[in-house]
Amino acid sequence: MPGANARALDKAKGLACDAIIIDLEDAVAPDAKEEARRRAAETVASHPYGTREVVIRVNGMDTPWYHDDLTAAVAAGPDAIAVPKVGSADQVRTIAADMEAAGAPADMRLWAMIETPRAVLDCLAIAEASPRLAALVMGTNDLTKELQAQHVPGRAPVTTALQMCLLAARAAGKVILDGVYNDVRDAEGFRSQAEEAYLMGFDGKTLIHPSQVGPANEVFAPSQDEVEDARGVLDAWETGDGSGVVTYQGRMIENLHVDTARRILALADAISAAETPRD
Ligand SMILES: CC(C)(COP(=O)(O)OP(=O)(O)OC[C@H]1O[C@@H](n2cnc3c(N)ncnc32)[C@H](O)[C@@H]1OP(=O)(O)O)[C@@H](O)C(=O)NCCC(=O)NCCSC(=O)C[C@H](O)C(=O)O
Ligand SMILES: [Mg+2]
Repeated sequence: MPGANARALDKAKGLACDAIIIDLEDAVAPDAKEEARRRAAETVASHPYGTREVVIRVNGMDTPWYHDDLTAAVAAGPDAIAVPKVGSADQVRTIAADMEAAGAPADMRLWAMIETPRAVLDCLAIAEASPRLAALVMGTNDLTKELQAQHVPGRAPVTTALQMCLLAARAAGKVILDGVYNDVRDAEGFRSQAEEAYLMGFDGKTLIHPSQVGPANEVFAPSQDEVEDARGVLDAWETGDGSGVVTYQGRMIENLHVDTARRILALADAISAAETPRD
């Protein structure tokens, strides 16, 4: 949400999202930058979002606001700082050093937005550049603009880029979040794009409006059927003959399927833990 939007900052206290990203970049007009920075820092420092992860998106490294944003953001103590338009591994190392110099504790993470052709092509190096870097976030609006492409259902113009970044994130063991869906009144289009991202393997989707939170949770959380299937797979494996392969409901189950079942059950457990009242 825009750092300058007091109503949205307040409303976010009641949203069932996993993370809150307070934006100082493109959602804030140049003459509101300083006010947004002050408001974001004050809000974060007062810890109003309970167990949700709190992230401040600063302005890009090539802007006059970057250093003051980063200093104020680090001092406010969010879980992570998101930096837009990260273009190279060297830039990631510079940002990590800037965070260090601003006094960031070791567990304050860095989220890098991937939203230029150069960043997509260098995504693995970016993902591996610093232990502070925890997540990649696709900036599909900027990427579409830079490619001189169009926003179309199914996102064919950016699918290669999305998949390259997913490969990089998985190879580097980092979280990766899909970009935003701009039409906040198009519930069907949103759901379809969220499902597409889920099927590709994204860990989640960045959102711009409260109406997108519920549908995103439904798409990315394991369904009851998936949870029951995962339990069945695990049970078949544990009661099997230890030969390395069993069948469950006619399907071949090997070690790798058991890993997937465990991941689904861990995710379901984490979601039910998060659903027990958030403050
Ligand atoms: C897109 C919006 C400008 C729409 O705003 P609006 O028309 O005011 O929405 P509603 O009237 O439907 O709002 C209903 C209520 O919900 C609150 N609200 C709206 N948005 C948010 C939000 N993001 N977080 C929390 N609460 C929100 C309103 O205050 C209303 O509350 P109430 O008064 O109680 O009724 C607007 O949604 C918006 O500004 N969204 C966020 C924009 C933003 O943050 N952009 C930056 C991220 S996008 C990005 O990163 C792109 C990337 O860089 C790329 O390249 O792709
Ligand atoms: Mg962008």
